[in-house]
Amino acid sequence: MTAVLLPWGDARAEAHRQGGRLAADTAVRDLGAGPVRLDLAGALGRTLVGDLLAPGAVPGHDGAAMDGWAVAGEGPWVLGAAIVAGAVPSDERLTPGHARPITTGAPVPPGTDAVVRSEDAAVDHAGFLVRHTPSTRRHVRPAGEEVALGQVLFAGGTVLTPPRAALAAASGVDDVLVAPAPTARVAVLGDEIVGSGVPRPGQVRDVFTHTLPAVLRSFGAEPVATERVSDDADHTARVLDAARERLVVTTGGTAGSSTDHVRGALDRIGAELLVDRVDVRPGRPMLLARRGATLYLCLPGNPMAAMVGLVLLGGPLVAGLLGRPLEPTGSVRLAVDVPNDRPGGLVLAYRATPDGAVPASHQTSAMLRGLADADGLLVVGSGGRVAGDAVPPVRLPWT
Ligand SMILES: Nc1nc2c(c(=O)[nH]1)N[C@H]1C(S)=C(S)[C@@H](COP(=O)(O)OP(=O)(O)OC[C@H]3O[C@@H](n4cnc5c(N)ncnc54)[C@H](O)[C@@H]3O)O[C@H]1N2
Ligand code: MOO
Repeated sequence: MTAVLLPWGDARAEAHRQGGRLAADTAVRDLGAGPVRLDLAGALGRTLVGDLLAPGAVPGHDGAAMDGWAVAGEGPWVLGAAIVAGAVPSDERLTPGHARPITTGAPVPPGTDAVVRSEDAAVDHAGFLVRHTPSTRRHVRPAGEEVALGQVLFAGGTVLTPPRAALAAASGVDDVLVAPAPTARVAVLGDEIVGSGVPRPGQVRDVFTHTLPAVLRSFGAEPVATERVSDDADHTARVLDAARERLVVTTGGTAGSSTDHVRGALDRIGAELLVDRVDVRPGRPMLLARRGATLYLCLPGNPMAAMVGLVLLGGPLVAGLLGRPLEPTGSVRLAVDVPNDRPGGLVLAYRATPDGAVPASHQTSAMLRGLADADGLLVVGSGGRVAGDAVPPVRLPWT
């Protein structure tokens, strides 16, 4: 069923849901687009499929947290042989009144009450270890303190960031199962669009071909092709029909003029319209459709409107395709009054200041300057909001 003029929050959730639905479809898995196993380095930035369990405890042994001496009982202590990091843990018990030099990370012998730091004790002239600075700390890291054997390290849907990959390695993980990067195609529509140089009057320089694939990549998709499409109904339908990617993003041609062919083309190829416009400005005419194993996100041609649409729906859609959760929006405080006397949400690029969010200048649907220096997007509901009000921000993927 087509959802018409969805509120922006619902539209985000719907895009995320549709991404997840497509990824879970067996028809998609049959295309060979199932999960892949990669080593930790290759899996950085990818999304885990299924929970990742700890194959080993972290730390794996009771170890010294400081360089110094493992001691048992009270000093002065009789000194034994040194233990260095990498030593195989020994069963030999440390008995009260005895100490062994030890380095950070090395396994403490059974019977150890504490590790005395090297700066807190010294060996006296008779060869005994004597503490000169009192301390109540044990300086021993117990086995499994951070991670227990078999514990869920990370739930499925988690992005493998460098610290997560580092923790996985600490636990003994070598490779992980990750979601395939959904393939994406970008189709830039419009006869007036030129690909290079300063456009002559009447023409418009293309702002999407060199930017949208990178944004899609930052969401976790794999852009495989970008093409230009003329304002022609047949050409538009042919391009949409031939696409075999998980996601097709189009720009332009979403409105109702004689040169706007996206709706007609979606209809002609038998795509199901899922979202028919979103109740925000800019970006209102955007569409979401599906045919088979392909989702179509059709963005308006106006530069800021398209970027807003890509951030609002494209990010959640790709997150859904990857099995990631929908990113929460949070809240940001307005530093100034922001009127909105029209129905629907007003999306604004803003600068973060110590006093709160301030809408950027130069931001109409057709402009880019406001967005170019923005710290994020925020949405002001119909009726407007006043300084001090909290409004939902949406993160920009490139900040
Ligand atoms: N009668 C109405 N007209 C319009 C409505 C409406 O409701 N009724 N909606 C307006 C809104 S809102 C938007 S947004 C635009 C959406 O238009 P389209 O998606 O059909 O986009 P185009 O007409 O193809 O282009 C609009 C504008 O953007 C420029 N453009 C397009 N592609 C690029 C590109 N690759 N690089 C740079 N600039 C691009 C294009 O030249 C136009 O100036 O419709 C309103 N009209
Ligand atoms: O949706 Mo349009 O972007 O308001 O100009």
